[in-house]
Amino acid sequence: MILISVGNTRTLLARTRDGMHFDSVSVTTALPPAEILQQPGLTWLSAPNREPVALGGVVPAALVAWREALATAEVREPDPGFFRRAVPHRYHPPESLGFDRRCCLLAAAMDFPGQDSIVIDMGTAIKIDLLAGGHFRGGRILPGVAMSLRGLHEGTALLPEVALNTPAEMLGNDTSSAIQAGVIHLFADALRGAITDYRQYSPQAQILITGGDAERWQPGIAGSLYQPHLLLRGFYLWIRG
Ligand SMILES: Nc1ncnc2c1ncn2[C@@H]1O[C@H](COP(=O)(O)OP(=O)(O)OP(=O)(O)O)[C@@H](O)[C@H]1O
Ligand SMILES: CC(C)(CO)[C@@H](O)C(=O)NCCC(=O)O
Ligand SMILES: [K+]
Repeated sequence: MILISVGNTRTLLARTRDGMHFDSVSVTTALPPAEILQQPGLTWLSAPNREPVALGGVVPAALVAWREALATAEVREPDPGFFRRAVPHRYHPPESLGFDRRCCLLAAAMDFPGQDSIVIDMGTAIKIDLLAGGHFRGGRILPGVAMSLRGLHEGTALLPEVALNTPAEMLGNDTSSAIQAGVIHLFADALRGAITDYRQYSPQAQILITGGDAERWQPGIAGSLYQPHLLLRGFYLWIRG
């Protein structure tokens, strides 16, 4: 199966035979799908005897463009009814719950039955969702790391764009260190705070962490499990039905 997952920053193009191992490449979502399909190295996407292509994402306009570009392929899109049965929830309105959040919740629910999970997805935006007793109980959406750094730079005259170097100092004594200290502690504190709060509801919840910024933050979150393919795994399970 081929899976295309459209995120706000990057689009994941992946292939799996067994639903456990994923070969994936990511391209920038801003590129038109027709152009992406022509890139050397992605010929498996437009090979003649094609596998089914699973398509999902959180950028409606890009999904429209992908449907056009894949007009001759066998495209499968996720069924909301399956999600609702697999992961009951009272999000309102139900269809507004993001595709990426659903995929991660499905993977947590189906791969760890009977186990509560705090699912942290550090993408363009950060999502901290709670799955408890097999139900999605709600979550938090925060600005992502890159977005926050860019926001400080773009919203001010004097703040430069900085790259993060963990661990941060407690007190910055130059502009760049002060931004680093602020942003690193911002997210470290937000994650720690959500985990503390959610564990009052579910003391045994495990912590699954995924997304473009997860690898950097995982070591700072005691006991967390880095799951690089959580979204793809959930997407696969969803399409398989
Ligand atoms: N090669 C890369 N390109 C862009 N961002 C990257 C890259 N590597 C790591 N990142 C980090 O990953 C984050 C984006 O995460 P991810 O790739 O999971 O986004 P996404 O899937 O587009 O987001 P979302 O799921 O929120 O739509 C950014 O905050 C950035 O710091
Ligand atoms: C929160 C994001 C942007 C994270 O990628 C995505 O899941 C999304 O667009 N969700 C729709 C809104 C919601 O989940 O409530
Ligand atoms: K938006």
